[in-house]
Amino acid sequence: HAGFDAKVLNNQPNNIPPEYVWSDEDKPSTDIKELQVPILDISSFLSGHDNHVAASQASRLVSEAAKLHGFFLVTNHGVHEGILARAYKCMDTFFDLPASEKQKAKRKWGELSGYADSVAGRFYSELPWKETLTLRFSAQEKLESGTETVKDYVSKTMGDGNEEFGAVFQEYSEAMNTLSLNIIEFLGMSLGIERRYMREFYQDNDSILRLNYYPPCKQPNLTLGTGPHTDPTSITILYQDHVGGLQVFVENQWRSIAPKPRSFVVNIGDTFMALTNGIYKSCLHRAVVNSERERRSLAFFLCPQMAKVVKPPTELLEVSGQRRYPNFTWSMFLEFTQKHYRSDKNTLQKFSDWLRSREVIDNNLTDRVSKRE
Ligand SMILES: C=C1C[C@]23C[C@@]1(O)CC[C@H]2[C@]1(C)CCC[C@@](C)(C(=O)O)[C@H]1[C@@H]3C(=O)O
Ligand SMILES: O=C(O)CCC(=O)C(=O)O
Ligand SMILES: [Fe+2]
Repeated sequence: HAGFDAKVLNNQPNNIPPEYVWSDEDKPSTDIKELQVPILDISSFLSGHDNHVAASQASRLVSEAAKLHGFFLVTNHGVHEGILARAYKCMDTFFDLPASEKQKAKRKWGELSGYADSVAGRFYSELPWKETLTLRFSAQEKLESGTETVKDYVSKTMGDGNEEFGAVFQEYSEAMNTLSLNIIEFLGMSLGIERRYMREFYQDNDSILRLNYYPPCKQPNLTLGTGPHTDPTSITILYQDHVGGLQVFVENQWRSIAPKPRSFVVNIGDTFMALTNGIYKSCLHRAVVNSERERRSLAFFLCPQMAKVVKPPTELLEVSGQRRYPNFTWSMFLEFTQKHYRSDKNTLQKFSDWLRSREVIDNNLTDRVSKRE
């Protein structure tokens, strides 16, 4: 296929291709209100300098938001502006490359890493108006052997002349790793569990950095940059540029989250919702596009080690009642999103059903085998 080239599509005389047109229910609405989300000044909290009232006030506000829609902002995060500026510069250089160059890093079916245009060959209708580059970051490999998975992947798939690109996104991922472990520690404390529990659960994480590039679209009200979904991952740290476009579905209506320079948007994902037995919510969100300006966002998805079993700690079971989700490993859930199901608003429920159906099949198989013996 010719691949997705928004410049070509925007210059066609008539409408954008039908496969990019979303259902009337999902089309963006023009009258949309902003959602005010709490702002967490994470450094003063972690350094313990501020008094406990401020910390508990921040903790209460964030905890309320996490129980309602799972979105909040983080400021004073310790990520230097320089690395953000270099990341955006490298992102723009990459997405400005000719399609033939970008296709060198093309994502393989069933895998997550690599370049994907919206015609990623996975879906054939309601396509997102975006191009993405996804890079795997392993904190465990960095900790245990100093391996720089982002840098190595870039030099392996994008070849020479991309040293700066690999170095920038290796450094950016490491900054995101540090910040996400600080945030997850804060969330653990706001849930009243032992302070180190969450940091230790995610210390050896196997996470995902995704670069989202949304070209302008001449009919922005017919399509979406990223469709309605909950993130299957644990927590997402998103930097959105000044253009804006992120929307969250709260109390039955779409609300916008306005860009705030030098702050990150953080949201809870499905895996962390399961880990907290549903106390903190993973919520529906999407990204809209516009006809004038390109929009770029950087999303870091914190994920546990592949084989680690996701089940709530006992302290949380006491306060949240019976189990809401079966035990699962992140690798199974990730495989589900990459090979069996397009993440949308029901991913975790569909995954739970799929798991149970597999258990039934496995049990039948073992029964039949044991009967034969
Ligand atoms: C584990 C993941 C799958 C998606 C990337 C992510 O790292 C977290 C968000 C997921 C996604 C963005 C949700 C909307 C649908 C999707 C297909 C997309 O628009 O890219 C999802 C990603 C995926 O590649 O499956
Ligand atoms: O680009 C955005 O604002 C949101 C992207 C997103 O939700 C995602 O990549 O999971
Ligand atoms: Fe998302």
